[in-house]
Amino acid sequence: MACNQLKTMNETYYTLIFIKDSSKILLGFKKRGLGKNTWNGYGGKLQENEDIFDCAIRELKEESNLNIKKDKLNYLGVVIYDDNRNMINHRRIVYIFNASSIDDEPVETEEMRPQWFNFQNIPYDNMWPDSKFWLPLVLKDGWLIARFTYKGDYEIVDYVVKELHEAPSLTNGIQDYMSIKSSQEDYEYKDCAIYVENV
Ligand SMILES: Nc1nc2c([nH]c(=O)n2[C@H]2C[C@H](O)[C@@H](COP(=O)(O)OP(=O)(O)OP(=O)(O)O)O2)c(=O)[nH]1
Repeated sequence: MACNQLKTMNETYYTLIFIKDSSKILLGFKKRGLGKNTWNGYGGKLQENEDIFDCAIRELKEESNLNIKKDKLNYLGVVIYDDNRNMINHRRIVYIFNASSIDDEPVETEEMRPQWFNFQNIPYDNMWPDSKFWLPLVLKDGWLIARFTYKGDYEIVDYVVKELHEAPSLTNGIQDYMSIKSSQEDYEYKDCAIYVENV
């Protein structure tokens, strides 16, 4: 399906943050809810009247007890998930961050069990299947825009991942991101970027 043919029925906004240093990344093992029993960064739903930076700070605190200041957050881009299950189109728009310089150690909470992983040892086989396509960009502080269409919980039927030269604008409508094409000059991408449609 071409990306401009997607119909939006229902959109939910999330943040997702990855804490890292030069060789290790912090992941949490999700103990309940969406993505249960898989590793992921820390994050959750944007609340009413909350900006994405405050949401990222709040979710990190709730799920790991780590504190982070706004000026330590690197906004890297957006990953969009379309899910056409049961004929209902649902879109999750996830704002991606990374950050380093964390002084404290994370704690286990009701939602997440923390663990540090070497960059060479990331448990991609036990993460959402899309993670392996774009997490390498997060490890190297790359800016990105990506979109995945899922059929059911685990099957990716269409995706595009692009590395950008700068962070995607937060003020542009999300529809701008939906129309990304390899030929689009606004989002000129680097050689190492991945571009696949209709897989
Ligand atoms: N890597 C990856 N992350 C995803 C996918 N889908 C998806 O929602 N996420 C992220 C976005 C959020 O950070 C997180 C899900 O958030 P959540 O459901 O736990 O949100 P929440 O904490 O507000 O939920 P709750 O309190 O209402 O249970 O997972 C996906 O397909 N791949």
